Amino acid sequence: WKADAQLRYCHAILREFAKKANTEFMFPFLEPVDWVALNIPDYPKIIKNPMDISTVRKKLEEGEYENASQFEADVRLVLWNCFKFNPVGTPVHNMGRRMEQLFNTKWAD
Ligand SMILES: Cc1ccc(Nc2c(-c3ccc(O)cc3)nc3c(C)cccn23)cc1
Repeated sequence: WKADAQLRYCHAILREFAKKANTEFMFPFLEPVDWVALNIPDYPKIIKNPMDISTVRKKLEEGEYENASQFEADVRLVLWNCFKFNPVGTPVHNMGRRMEQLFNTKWAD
């Protein structure tokens, strides 16, 4: 039951990420980074484990997470990839910081 309650909580966090009010800083993370469309060809050389919120949602819905920690690890991977590729001070880096604050606030509840 414990794991089940945790996983229901994960859905609540994904709903928060998907809220219209949060799109202004969530949009770079909602879908896989399309490094061709974004014209960042070195992305796959720098980021070895791409992750995004749509992939996290699919894994959650397909029961790939046995517990909330595995879910949390993938959300943090989205953030780490963002901070690794987008230097401090860039717009997308700052959006990642806002996503991180939102996640930490909700996750700590
Ligand atoms: C030339 C250049 C420089 C930076 C970016 N970053 C970036 C990223 C991104 C997200 C997560 C991530 O781990 C890495 C990159 N997503 C975007 C989007 C959606 C629009 C514009 C810029 N974006 C794009 C092009």
